[in-house]
Amino acid sequence: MKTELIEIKKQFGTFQALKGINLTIEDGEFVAIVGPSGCGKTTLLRLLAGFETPSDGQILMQQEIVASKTNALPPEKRNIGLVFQSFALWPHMKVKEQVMFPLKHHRFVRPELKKNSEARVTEMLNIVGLSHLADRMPSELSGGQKQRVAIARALSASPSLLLMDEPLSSLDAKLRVELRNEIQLIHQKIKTSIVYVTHDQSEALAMADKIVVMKDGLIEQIGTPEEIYFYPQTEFVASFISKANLIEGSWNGDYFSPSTSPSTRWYYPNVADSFKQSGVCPVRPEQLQLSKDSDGLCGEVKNLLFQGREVSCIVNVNGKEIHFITGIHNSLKIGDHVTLNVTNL
Ligand SMILES: Nc1ncnc2c1ncn2[C@@H]1O[C@H](COP(=O)(O)OP(=O)(O)OP(=O)(O)O)[C@@H](O)[C@H]1O
Repeated sequence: MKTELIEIKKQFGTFQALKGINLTIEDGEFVAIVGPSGCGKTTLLRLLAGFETPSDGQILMQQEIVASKTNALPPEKRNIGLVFQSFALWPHMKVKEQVMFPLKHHRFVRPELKKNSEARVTEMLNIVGLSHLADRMPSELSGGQKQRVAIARALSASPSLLLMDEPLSSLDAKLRVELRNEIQLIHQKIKTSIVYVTHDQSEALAMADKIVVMKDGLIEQIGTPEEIYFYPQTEFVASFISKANLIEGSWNGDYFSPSTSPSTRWYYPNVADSFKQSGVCPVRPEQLQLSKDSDGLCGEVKNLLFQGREVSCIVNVNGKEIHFITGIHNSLKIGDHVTLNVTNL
C-alpha cells in the first residue's frame, strides 16, 4: 500500500512536535526513521497508526485521505500492523492464540485467510521460527521469543502497512542482529510496506530501502542507506549517521585543506554544496589514515579503544577531538604524536 504524508504538523499545546513532514512510503517499501531522542519519530508513527490526529496536513493511504486536522480514521479502520518496543502480548493467551487473534477480529482480513486461519497461524509461527512453542504462555518465553510472537501477530492478518517502534531495543546485542536478519527475510517474503523507527543507525543502514533522518520535527534528509552514508547533505546527517568528523578548512573545487594545515590538499569529490559553503569536510573515521607526511592533521593520541578487528582512536588536533580507525597491528600508544590524512576516496 502506498502511504503519503503531506505537510504533516503536530502540535502538543504550544510545542510543535512535527513541523511539516512530506514523505511517501511506496508499496512494499521498508522505510527506517532515525533521529535523536525527541525529534518526533514516535509521534509520526502514532499519526500513521491513527492514535493521534494531525494539527495540519493530510495522510493518504491508497490515495484516500485517512487523516487531516478535521478527520482521522481510528487505528482499527486502517489496514495496519503494529510492533512496539515492549512486547505487549496478552498475558492470558497462548502463543498460537495471540497470532490467531487478528485473524478473528481485524476487519480487513481477506476471506481466504479467515477461512484457513489455523493454517495461517502455523505459517506465521513457522516464519518466525516458533512452531514448537505454539502452546506456551508469554510468561514462558524469552524476550526474543516474545518479540517474534509480536511480529507474527502483527503480520498474521496480512496488513498493508507494518509500523514498528524500536522493536529490538529491549533485546541484547546478539538477539538484535538475529532478529534484524529475520525481519529482513520476512519483509522479502511478505512484501508488506514497513515503517521502522529506531535509534540505532546501524539497524537502519542494514535493513531499510529508504532512510528518513529527522531532527527537531523536520526531515533533514531522505535517501537510500548508501546515499545517506556516502552523501550526507547536512552536517547533522554526517555526524549522526556516520559519526563523521566535521573538519574545518577551505574548499577549492573538489580539494579540501584543513585550517590547521593549509598546505594539505585532500581530494574529496561529491560532497554536498552545504559543506563547501560552510567550509567543512565530513570525514568518517575509517577514511583517515596514519601518515608519514609532514602535512595533514597533526595531533596527540588521547584514547585508544580496542574493538577486536580494529582500534578506534581519538586524537586531539588543536583542541578538537578527531576520531579515526586503525588496524590492531599499529602499536599506537596514548600520548603519541601522529599525522592523519584522508585515504583513497
Ligand atoms: N502527548 C504529548 N504531549 C506533549 N508533548 C508530547 C506528547 N507526545 C510527544 N510529545 C513531545 O513531542 C516531542 C517528540 O516526541 P516523540 O516521542 O515523537 O520523539 P521521539 O523522536 O520518538 O523520541 P524518542 O527517540 O526519545 O522516543 C518530544 O519533545 C515529546 O516530549
